[in-house]
Amino acid sequence: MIKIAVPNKGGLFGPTLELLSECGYHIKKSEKALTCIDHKNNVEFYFIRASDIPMYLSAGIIDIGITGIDFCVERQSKAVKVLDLNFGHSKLCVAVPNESEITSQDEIQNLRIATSFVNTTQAFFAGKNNTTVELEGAVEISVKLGISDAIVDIVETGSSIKQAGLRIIGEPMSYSNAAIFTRPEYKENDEIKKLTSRVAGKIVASQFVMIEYDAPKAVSEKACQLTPGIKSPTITPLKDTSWVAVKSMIEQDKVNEVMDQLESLGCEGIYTTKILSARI
Ligand SMILES: Nc1ncnc2c1ncn2[C@@H]1O[C@H](COP(=O)(O)OP(=O)(O)OP(=O)(O)O)[C@@H](O)[C@H]1O
Ligand SMILES: O=P(O)(O)OC[C@H]1O[C@H](OP(=O)(O)OP(=O)(O)O)[C@H](O)[C@@H]1O
Ligand SMILES: [Mg+2]
Repeated sequence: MIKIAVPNKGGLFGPTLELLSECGYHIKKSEKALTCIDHKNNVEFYFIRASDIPMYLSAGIIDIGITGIDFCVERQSKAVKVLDLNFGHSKLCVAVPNESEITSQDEIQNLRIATSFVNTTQAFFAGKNNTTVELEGAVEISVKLGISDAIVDIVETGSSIKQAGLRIIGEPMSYSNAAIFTRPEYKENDEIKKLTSRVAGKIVASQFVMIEYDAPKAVSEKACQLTPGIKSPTITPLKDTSWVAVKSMIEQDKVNEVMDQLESLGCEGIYTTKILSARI
């Protein structure tokens, strides 16, 4: 039975469970549960802190894990990333109090920096004689409480930083998102290949929609250029031989623009449908 570690709480918990369920895995976390078995897929799920998952993978104890890239870097894990996921996007930033005179990261010297990312912070500020203050969370409040002069923390919307009276200095130190990782020796295993191709299918599906429309034969070539599909669009003859029906996959972010252009070409009955899963 393969062992898959998933975050037991925090921002990655919900999206991870939803993704695995949509990919046909039977995963359910009852309160306080630490494991759950999916007999049909021959998988045992372990509910672990997202920041500890890299260590279990590195040690070869867990076969597959879903966690943040930032945690893998921080834990200097030997885990191998096999697929980026479309959630858990964040950036690691340096911030100082609004009233501070510091304007660049180079000026962060001889200071106390509070963070949950101690290794990453020390490596970034190597040789600058800063002291790191390790905190589990709510790092933003540490400046006001007098134990730090600056922080290094995850920023998403920036509202936590703002509320704490801090401002970001310079560019983010690094960017992160959730990803599927394996233990080093497991990369070529059939189970990881099955999981990644199912998940990749879901991610692709969310990036495309199916578009269908009727096109006057005279403009069908032009219409097909707007909707070329993956290989090529499906064209079906209609009873009215001066028209054809066209069906094609298009990128979600182009839908409205393409629909406008099809309409101005004279196409009719244009509609889109969601794709639930895809292998392309
Ligand atoms: N506000 C956020 N928005 C998006 N991604 C985030 C946010 N906070 C953290 N992350 C990312 O999600 C991953 C898990 O972080 P999270 O803070 O949810 O876990 P945790 O610290 O274990 O849980 P908790 O904060 O509930 O104790 C990290 O890779 C991080 O980069
Ligand atoms: O830029 P924002 O949208 O405000 O998000 C960033 C905040 O989200 C995370 O905190 P979380 O809720 O995980 O709490 P924690 O600090 O206890 O980890 C992170 O550590 C920041 O504090
Ligand atoms: Mg957190």
